[in-house]
Amino acid sequence: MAAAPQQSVHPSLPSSTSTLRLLISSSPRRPPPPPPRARRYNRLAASASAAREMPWPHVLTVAGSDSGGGAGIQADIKACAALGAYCSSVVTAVTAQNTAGVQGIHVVPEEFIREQLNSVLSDMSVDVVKTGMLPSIGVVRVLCESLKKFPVKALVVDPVMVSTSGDILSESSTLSVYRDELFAMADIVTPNVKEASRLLGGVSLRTVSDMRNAAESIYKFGPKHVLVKGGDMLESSDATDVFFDGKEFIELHAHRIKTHNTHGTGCTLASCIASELAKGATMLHAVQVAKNFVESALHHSKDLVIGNGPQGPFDHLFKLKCPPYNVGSQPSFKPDQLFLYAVTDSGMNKKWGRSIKEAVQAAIEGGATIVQLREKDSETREFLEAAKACMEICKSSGVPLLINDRVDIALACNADGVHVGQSDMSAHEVRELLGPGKIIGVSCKTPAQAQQAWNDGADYIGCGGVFPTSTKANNPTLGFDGLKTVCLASKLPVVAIGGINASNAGSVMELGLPNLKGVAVVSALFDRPSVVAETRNMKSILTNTSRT
Ligand SMILES: Nc1ncnc2c1ncn2[C@@H]1O[C@H](COP(=O)(O)OP(=O)(O)O)[C@@H](O)[C@H]1O
Ligand SMILES: Cc1ncc(COP(=O)(O)O)c(N)n1
Ligand SMILES: [Mg+2]
Repeated sequence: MAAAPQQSVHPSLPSSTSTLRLLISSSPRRPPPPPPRARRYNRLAASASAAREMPWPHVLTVAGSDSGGGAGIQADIKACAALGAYCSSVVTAVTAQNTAGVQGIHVVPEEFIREQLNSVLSDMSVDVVKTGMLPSIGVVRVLCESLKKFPVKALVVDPVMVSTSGDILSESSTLSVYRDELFAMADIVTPNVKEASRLLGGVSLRTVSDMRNAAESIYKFGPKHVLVKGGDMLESSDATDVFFDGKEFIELHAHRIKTHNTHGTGCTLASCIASELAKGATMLHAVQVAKNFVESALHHSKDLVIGNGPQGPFDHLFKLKCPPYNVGSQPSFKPDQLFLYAVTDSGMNKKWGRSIKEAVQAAIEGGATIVQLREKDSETREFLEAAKACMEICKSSGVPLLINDRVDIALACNADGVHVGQSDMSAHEVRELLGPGKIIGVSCKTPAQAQQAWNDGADYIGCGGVFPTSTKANNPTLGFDGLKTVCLASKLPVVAIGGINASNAGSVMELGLPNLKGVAVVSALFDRPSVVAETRNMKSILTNTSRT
């Protein structure tokens, strides 16, 4: 356990700050002329800005330094940089810290924290202030005063109190000023479960329902939003956070990444929220982007090793290492998107003289909620071009686009996911390649296959053929009984497939299986003269069945 925070100055620094000021003020006032290269860049920049103003979202972090580089100011700067925001910093404390824990803390004198705040806020246009380690009551008060003097668009308060390693980062006396003064100014407060418990006088938080109650109680201290983070609920297989805006509770789920590299997740999450708010996002969207970012960063860093302690840092700039297509930032998969799943077929498109793009366009116009390109005999280059064109259509209408089997095509066109069969690459391997932000579906005929799909990290399963079908050779028909058996055994949402058309789709949905979210259709949409009309008809059948 680290010593209680102490205020001190390193002995090698000049004994009084006035000596240091003297040193600074005796240096030449006039800046040296810029070197020729810099001048050239300035000219270019000046002519560019005349044509187009480039806003740079600006986050000011008021937090402690982590010598190990994983949390605190260092995490904040990296997180903001990764999301394209500028990050200025007011250092409240310097910690001697590594992957084993916190070995020492020097608190920066309050007056000097005030001076740093003044320097930044009086000169630069800060959009959002994000707070981390505020070691004492005095520091919290200095911050509140500066914020009243220099108001900003939003305030994100991460009430850092104890590090994950168990070291005290803020005196317990700060609890009262947090609650009574800072929270009322905050747009969002982001305690982890331990911090939420301390803020509420030690209540125990074990379940998501406890987290909801805690969010509601903390909301009463005055922030506009509360996010209670569940990263430390280690027994849960999901990393679930609870968001509360005063009216509604929203549970945010992520896969719990199996890794020791979680040092700095809280600092990073709050800085990502601040960056998105600085860009103009709504609070819920900012929180969703931030959560996806942490999940992706942990996924990409799960096997990295740095230091010998139990809690390593992770790579905020993982995107620099992976090709742009490997990075998922879209909100995660929603099972209801399986409702009307259109699966294209190259043979049928040829027969009716349509391009893949025209077929997809028509299915979306008719109301398809997700599209899969199943092009078994297209040339790779031609298929990729078509897939890119389809991606544009799907993106603009908010409909996810999946690619059947071809992970390479999905990566190259940044598709939303991949659907694999039992003889294709395993969902586990596909997940390794695509990362956590993408959708993965697996065709399953048996409970064992459905279980394997869950183990492999798939998002949904396709189950069939429910009826006899001509689009797949040697495909045994499962019938309603087979579909029921698989649905009941599956932990994942299911879409039914195989011979489904306008006359039998209703009966499939009427089975009333809770995780059967929709039907996947090939011939009944695409082996017809009008794809739009058939899709529209199918949509109204499904909508009417699910209403009854
Ligand atoms: N192993 C993990 N896998 C996925 N997300 C995680 C994991 N650990 C933490 N998170 C997420 O990181 C964010 C920070 O949460 P948490 O670690 O609880 O905060 P703190 O770092 O303040 O203790 C939350 O969104 C949480 O759900
Ligand atoms: C300077 C500083 N600020 C914040 C944290 C909390 O980070 P975490 O809870 O992820 O260990 C930390 N360890 N050090
Ligand atoms: Mg953490």
